[in-house]
Amino acid sequence: MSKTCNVEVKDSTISGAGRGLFACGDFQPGDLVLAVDRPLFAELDIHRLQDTCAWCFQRAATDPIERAQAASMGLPNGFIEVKACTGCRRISYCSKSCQSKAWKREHKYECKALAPKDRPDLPDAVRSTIKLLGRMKADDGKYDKLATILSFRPFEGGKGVEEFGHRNRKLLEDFNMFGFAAWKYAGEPKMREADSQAVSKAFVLNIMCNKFALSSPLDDTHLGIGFDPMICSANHSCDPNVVLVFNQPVALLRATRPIKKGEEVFMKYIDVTNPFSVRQNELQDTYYFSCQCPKCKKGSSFPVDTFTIPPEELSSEYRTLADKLAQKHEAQLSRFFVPASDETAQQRLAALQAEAFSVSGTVTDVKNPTPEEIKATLKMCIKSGLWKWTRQPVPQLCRQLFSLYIANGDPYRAFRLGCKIYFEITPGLYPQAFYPDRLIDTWAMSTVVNVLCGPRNKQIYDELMQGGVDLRIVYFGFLFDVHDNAPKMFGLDSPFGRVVDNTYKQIMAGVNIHESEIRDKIKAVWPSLEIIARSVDVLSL
Ligand SMILES: C[S@@+](CC[C@H](N)C(=O)[O-])C[C@H]1O[C@@H](n2cnc3c(N)ncnc32)[C@H](O)[C@@H]1O
Repeated sequence: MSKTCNVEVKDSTISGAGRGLFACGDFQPGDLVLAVDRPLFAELDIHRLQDTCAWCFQRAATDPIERAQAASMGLPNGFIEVKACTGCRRISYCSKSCQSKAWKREHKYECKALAPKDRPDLPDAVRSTIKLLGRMKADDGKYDKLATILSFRPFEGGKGVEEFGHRNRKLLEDFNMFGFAAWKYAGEPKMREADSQAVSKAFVLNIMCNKFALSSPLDDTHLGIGFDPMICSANHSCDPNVVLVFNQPVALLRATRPIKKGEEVFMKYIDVTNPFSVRQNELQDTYYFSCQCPKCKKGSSFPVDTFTIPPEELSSEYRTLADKLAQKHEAQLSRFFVPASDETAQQRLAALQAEAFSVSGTVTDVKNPTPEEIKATLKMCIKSGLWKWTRQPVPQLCRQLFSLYIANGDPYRAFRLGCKIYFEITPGLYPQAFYPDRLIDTWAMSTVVNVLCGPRNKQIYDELMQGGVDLRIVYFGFLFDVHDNAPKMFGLDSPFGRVVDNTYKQIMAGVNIHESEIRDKIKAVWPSLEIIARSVDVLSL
């Protein structure tokens, strides 16, 4: 049993899940449950190698338009420059200081392996394993902190490999191949106390099964994967009580609900706003286990699973469509199973869900859908009468559409859709105003409104003003919302918090009325904004 002041590791309350993380004290929502200065390892996605510092994980906008936009808004990615290591030309850093820290700790073990020009970019699990082997060899192959990776499931000190292979033969062969490649690239290191090739294979297996996702809150970008023995001791629950925050490079677990001393601490490995069958399949596909959390034990009887009307009431138009889609998604139907009164109804629901989730990206049929494709899918969900706005994948589709409007330079559409998301969708999914997804969306809304306050959008600004909505006050509303709530999640000393705090300070330095007066004005304008949100017709935006 290992112990730090706030949490301890012992047998999980989920039968068959091995160890878990437990609270050693009471926590309130927003409390820090666990913090690590940097995960044991953190590895960038192949797509992020050229634009993100591999040590501090700050991303630089490399596209000139994105860079100019970011700089004009004072965002760090408009100013950060990353340069590739002159040795391998693959891994980038934003400063000499980051580069030298990375070199000492890990890059010296991979630089040569990555350097050959004709070598393709290596996958994240292979790169991290090369470095882990190097770090371990430097430590004379001792089973120290790095080797704790091997105590995790499914490897579990070697006990679990056979069982894993039994369930996933082909997958284990693939992981072993990656492990072998990493061992070769690492120069077949000799270790006094360990068979380094076997260790390499075990590292890959446990990295693939236990990694957590790293993302940047400022631009809502997926950065890569990480592993840390304390954080990864937390099991998954579809009704979690903490959330993982990556403050580049600090990693935190924050309570999202009250947690009592002795209670098990559960994080989420995947999006838990999805229905039961989607969650189960995603965990199986990406983490290779079947979720046994208390919520999943109760099956598909939660609001995230329910539809607005019973499937028997589906109109003939949507029955015909569902029957057509059942053919298109035949191979995927079982992933979208929802209980219904009869088999035909069940199949139709599964087919409509398969179509909707394929566009939202859960099934990768449609890559980078256009606004028109997203709207057509939203129309199917809403007009069929089955979905409400808070039932997935409708929220996810709305978020995708919102990002596309921003990327396509259409701030007015983004504003109206963003209002709907802010008032009608996200609070239903995440009740806490400080929840990361809400802060990220609200921050995006503040930047959208800031753009709308500019001279190029004067007509829109004037029209809204005539309707009683002063966009400058709305801007303060979103900015204050993020600034008030960021300390409970990211903290104002995080990369995200610093940008929010600097923006807040700069803006407040330029106004000559008292903050309380601005807050009164926000209170007065907010109901009108909510009316706008409730009248937005997303389908005809
Ligand atoms: C990051 S580790 C968590 C620590 C792990 N329990 C251990 O003892 O090594 C993830 C593994 O824990 C188990 N696990 C986590 N959450 C689970 C859940 N909700 N249901 C069943 N098993 C779970 C699975 O074996 C999974 O591969």
